Amino acid sequence: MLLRELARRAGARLGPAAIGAGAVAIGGPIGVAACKDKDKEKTVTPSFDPEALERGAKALREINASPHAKNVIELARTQETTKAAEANAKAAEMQAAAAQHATNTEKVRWEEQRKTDQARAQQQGQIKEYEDELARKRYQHEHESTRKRNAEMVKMQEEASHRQENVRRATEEQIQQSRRETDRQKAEHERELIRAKSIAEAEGRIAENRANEDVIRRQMLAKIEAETNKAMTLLKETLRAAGDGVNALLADQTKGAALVGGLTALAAGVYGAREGSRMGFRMLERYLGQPSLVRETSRNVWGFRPSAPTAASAVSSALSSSSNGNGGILGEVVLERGLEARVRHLAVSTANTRKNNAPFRNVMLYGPPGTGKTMAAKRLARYSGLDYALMTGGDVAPLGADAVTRIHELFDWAGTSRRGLLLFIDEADAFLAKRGGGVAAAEHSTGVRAALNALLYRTGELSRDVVLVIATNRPEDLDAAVLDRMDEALEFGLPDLDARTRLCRLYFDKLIARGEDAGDDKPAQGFLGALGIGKGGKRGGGKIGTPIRVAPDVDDASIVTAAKKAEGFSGREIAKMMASVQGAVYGSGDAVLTAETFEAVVAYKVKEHAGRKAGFAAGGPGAKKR
Ligand SMILES: Nc1ncnc2c1ncn2[C@@H]1O[C@H](COP(=O)(O)OP(=O)(O)OP(=O)(O)O)[C@@H](O)[C@H]1O
Repeated sequence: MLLRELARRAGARLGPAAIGAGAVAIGGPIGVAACKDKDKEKTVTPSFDPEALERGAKALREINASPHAKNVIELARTQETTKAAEANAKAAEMQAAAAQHATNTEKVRWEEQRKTDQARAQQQGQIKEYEDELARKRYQHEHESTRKRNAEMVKMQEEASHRQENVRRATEEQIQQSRRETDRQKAEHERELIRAKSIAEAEGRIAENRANEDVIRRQMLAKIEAETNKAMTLLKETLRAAGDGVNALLADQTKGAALVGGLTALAAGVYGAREGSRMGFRMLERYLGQPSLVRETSRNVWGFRPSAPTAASAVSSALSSSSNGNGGILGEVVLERGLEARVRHLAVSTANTRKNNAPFRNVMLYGPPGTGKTMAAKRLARYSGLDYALMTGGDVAPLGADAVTRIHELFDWAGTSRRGLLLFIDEADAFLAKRGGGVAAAEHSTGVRAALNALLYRTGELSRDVVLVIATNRPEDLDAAVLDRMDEALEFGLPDLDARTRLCRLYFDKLIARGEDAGDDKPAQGFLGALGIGKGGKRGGGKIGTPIRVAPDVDDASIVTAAKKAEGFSGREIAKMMASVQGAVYGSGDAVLTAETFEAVVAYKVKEHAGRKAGFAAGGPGAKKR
């Protein structure tokens, strides 16, 4: 082994040839094997070269023969040891480097790991965020779909319930309709029965009244004639007796007594004749004359009625008339279009009812004061060819216990009208108010209650003689039985802008352009009233006065502006506003209407109206009309 090591080192100094030779020399086959190992791939030539071995052996011999062989070996060993120490130091160095390298590698790996972890954490965070986002979107989507589904469900449910409701309504409507139809047929049947009964009764009553009327009239006239004849006979007798008496007196003083007797008989005859005729007229008038409750009527004792149109002409004029002209059903009554049509229709149907001799329908007109209820009722009577009579509910209470008699007297009188009579009761609530408990009942005197009962009794059945038209500002106060007797109810509200404009134009033309007397809206009394002749002496309107000159700056636009400002005014207030304009013009002396005067009066009236309204609102005096 040692030899081999020496050979290797000697070889390194002596060259490969010497080592080879030494190796061959020492090891023989071992050297061959070593050569074989080194050049595994090389093919060992089968030819053996002994020269190298010889040289090796020679070199060994020289070494052995050298006195420094030992030193050489020692040196070699020292070198070997140094090299081993160096190798160890190198190995330690290498190990330290390797440890450093391992540390660095570990550091890098850790850093890499940290970065990787960070990146992974970031990635996971992003993934989480993304997942959150997705989850949120999914949730929103689900929520939206749920909401939509719910909404659809609700819609479907609603539609289903609507369908059910419609079906229910339709069924209900059908039931109601069939019920109404049954009720209508029943009512129709009952009405037919009542109508037949009342027609028979009414005919009997009318015939009796008319027969009585003629008989009584004849009786009265006969009585008057008899009384007059008696008085004339008495007068003649007395005159004859007086003549005889004078003659006898002249011949015979004792016959003075006969003269005194004759004169006394003459006085008695004259007085008797006068009282007899007075009594006859009084009885005649009591039967045929106007009852005390009637304030205004188109009837008169002698049966004369001014220009009452026939039912047929009333109908044709109603259908052809314009509402604003003086003709037609409504004449000067200006109403809202819808109400106008209803009143016109009512007049036509009343006229037809009269023409066909059918029972009349009773009507209630209600609404604020001064909206044309009385005017409309009169026009209704006039154009349906009926007589009319106007009474006021407020006149009943003062009559006390006499009220019942007066009511019966009124209806008896109304029943004698040949044309049929429209009985208009204004301020109906004053005596037709509720009979039940409460303040109204306490206010009701026994007389008024009895009068109400009498009226209910007289109007309990359908009538072909009397149309009852009542007007009130407070329909809610009327007795239920009175309301039950009303077949139609028309509300006369405050005029709208269109009606106000027409009212302003009407009264402007009437009171300013034509300068008519503003007059008074209270009905004319007595005989003149019965003829429809008012205070001014002109039928149906005021007297023509001094015409007013209208300045060019007062035009239709001024009237329209006034109508706009007059919001909340009644027809009466508008008429009075124009009357005030007229008054202001006459007051100025020159009878010229300027825009300034017109606007000032309108502004004043608007302010006055607002003040009055504020007073009503505050519950001040006059808060209620009645
Ligand atoms: N609709 C109207 N068309 C024309 N003039 C009217 C109208 N309403 C009221 N007037 C005027 O007002 C006056 C009063 O009208 P009317 O007597 O008809 O009213 P009303 O409703 O019966 O009032 P009240 O309830 O106070 O008795 C009439 O004379 C007329 O000058």
